[in-house]
Amino acid sequence: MEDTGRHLLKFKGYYFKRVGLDVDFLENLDDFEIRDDDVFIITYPKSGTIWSQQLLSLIYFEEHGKRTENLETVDPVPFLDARPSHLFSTHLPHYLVPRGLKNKKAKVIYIYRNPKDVMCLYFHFSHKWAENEAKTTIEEFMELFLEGKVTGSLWFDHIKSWYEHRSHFNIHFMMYEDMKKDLINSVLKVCRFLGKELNEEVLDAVVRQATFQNMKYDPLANYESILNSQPEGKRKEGPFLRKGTIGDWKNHMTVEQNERFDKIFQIKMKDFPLEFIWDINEE
Ligand SMILES: Nc1ncnc2c1ncn2[C@@H]1O[C@H](COP(=O)(O)OS(=O)(=O)O)[C@@H](OP(=O)(O)O)[C@H]1O
Repeated sequence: MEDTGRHLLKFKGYYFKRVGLDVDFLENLDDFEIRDDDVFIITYPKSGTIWSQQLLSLIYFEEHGKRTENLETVDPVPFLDARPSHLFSTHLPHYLVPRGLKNKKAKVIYIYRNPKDVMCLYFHFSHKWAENEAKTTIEEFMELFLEGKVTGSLWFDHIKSWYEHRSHFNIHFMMYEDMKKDLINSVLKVCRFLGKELNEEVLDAVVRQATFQNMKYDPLANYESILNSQPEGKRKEGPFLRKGTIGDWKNHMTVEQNERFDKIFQIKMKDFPLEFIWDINEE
């Protein structure tokens, strides 16, 4: 384990947020018991984690009559210690997840989002939430992001390695921008993957409760209890759900930053088959 001396801790090549990190738990993660009906949401941070948690909670809520509570838990390995639930959520790279997840019975839903938006909202988040994070400029933060020196490590490695190892898992890839464009269709695909059938009324209710506007005012979905535990200064910086839009990077990145990002993206993601949506107006 490498101590970076900042707010990050590198464990087996992956950067974790130092605060609250349970290293013993991580050491034993490989042996974490996986059950056939477990469902894992896997994301790089800021890619639609909370939204997909909300969706899964709602989908299962209809079945079990009880909403899962695990939305309120945070790091070190978000939500992974939430037994007796069978719904989990984590940012782990493929090589750190419990080996039982490769039984191909348990299900993995990998959510991804265009990395410019990820980087920009991560920048906002780093100012708002991560207490030990240095107050960087976006220029500085972009460098950290492109070097993978943030919680979650390198975005490029995360998505590429999950995709490259997809045959080891029972996995469904879903794009944040597709969820934005057509949530009903995205939910239907998830249900098909989970082997669930929702009648029209229930599907309607799930989708309605998972809209940005609804979640913004849902204390559980909007991390309100965590927000309320923050110092007042931080609370003033606004709620966890900020904008939830596609293409907000255009409001933050300069032309030069964008060109530099594109150049690196093209090199790193050469031949990567999944497509990205960068801006809703460009379709
Ligand atoms: N319902 C719904 N619709 C659209 N967008 C939504 C929704 N719920 C969450 N979000 C947006 O997801 C962004 C947070 O990403 P994560 O949940 O992955 O963050 S985290 O990694 O768990 O910290 C964050 O994006 P920004 O608002 O753009 O900052 C959330 O607003």
